Amino acid sequence: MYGILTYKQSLNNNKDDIIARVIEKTNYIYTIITENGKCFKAETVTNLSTSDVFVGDFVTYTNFDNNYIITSVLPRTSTISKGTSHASKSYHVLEQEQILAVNVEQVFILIAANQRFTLPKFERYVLTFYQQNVDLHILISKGDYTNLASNIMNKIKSVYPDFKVTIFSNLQKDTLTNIISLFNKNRTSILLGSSGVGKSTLINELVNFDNVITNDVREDGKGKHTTTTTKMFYSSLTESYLIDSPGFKTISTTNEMDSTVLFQDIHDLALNCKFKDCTHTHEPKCAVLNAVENGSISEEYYKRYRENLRVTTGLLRHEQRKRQK
Ligand SMILES: Nc1nc2c(ncn2[C@@H]2O[C@H](COP(=O)(O)OP(=O)(O)OP(=O)(O)O)[C@@H](O)[C@H]2O)c(=O)[nH]1
Ligand SMILES: [Zn+2]
Repeated sequence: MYGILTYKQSLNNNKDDIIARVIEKTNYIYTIITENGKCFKAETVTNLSTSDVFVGDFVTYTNFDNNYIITSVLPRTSTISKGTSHASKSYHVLEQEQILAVNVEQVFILIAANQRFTLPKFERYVLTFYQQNVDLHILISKGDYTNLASNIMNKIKSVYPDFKVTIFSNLQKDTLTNIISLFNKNRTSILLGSSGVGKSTLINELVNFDNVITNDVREDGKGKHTTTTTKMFYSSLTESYLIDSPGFKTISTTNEMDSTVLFQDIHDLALNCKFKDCTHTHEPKCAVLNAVENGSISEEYYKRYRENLRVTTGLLRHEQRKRQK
């Protein structure tokens, strides 16, 4: 049930704990599912802060007078997060890391065929969510825009031929079979992407029961459904657990990123830089700058590398602020 058994087996001790999994979080109330598949609303014990428990967490709990209380959070295998900006009183933009979900084995980044696609934005997504122990897939959604979808596919493949990229459309049911086969059985995955790329619609297709996201709930009064909470579902089609998440407008991270996933050429070259901590921006005998100069890597590629590192580390905002002063 919801990976609880597998998780329990991976623990060395504590085998007798009563473990549940958090499948939804709304402010201070959690929905937990127990080993035998029962769902309960739960709160946390007072010494556990709400910023300590997330969707996907395995937790211990007690039942007291029919009130369910989460007593502790068990070790996580992965944490999926992104940066979020808060304007503080002094109008400084504070960059904080916001955890979207935990104990996730597969990440699916959705890019809609009919939205403007740029490689730098794509790279920012990948840099934000790539981690070594998580299986990353790119899904080009709204594949019914056939030409637009294959243009995006070509752009990605021209620079990153090894990336796992799949086109699908929620309107073309036959394309969904390709999607279903990507999910690993009994594993947990999260769907990520900008608002409106079709995450909830896809989950509705994969989770064949009636109580999923009902799209006629019009939360914003504009006739458009928007996911506002992160929520986990079981799909009997994929035989796995799927997490729907609110779409985002911007994307950044304050985490240390592993940029080797994208800019392998630059990392290879960097081995030959004179200085070990070379930033490849101004240093003498920089192998990367040399390669740009003699044309063995393109200026555009190098620019994207620099731009991405700046954006993802919040450096860009810092520079913008400095310029505004
Ligand atoms: N053309 C086309 N439209 C789609 C497809 N999938 C979803 N849509 C439409 O796109 C809109 C947004 O879909 P959602 O599934 O709500 O998108 P979302 O990614 O969950 O959006 P947020 O909840 O805001 O994050 C809806 O009007 C859907 O009907 C598709 O494959 N093709
Ligand atoms: Zn260098």
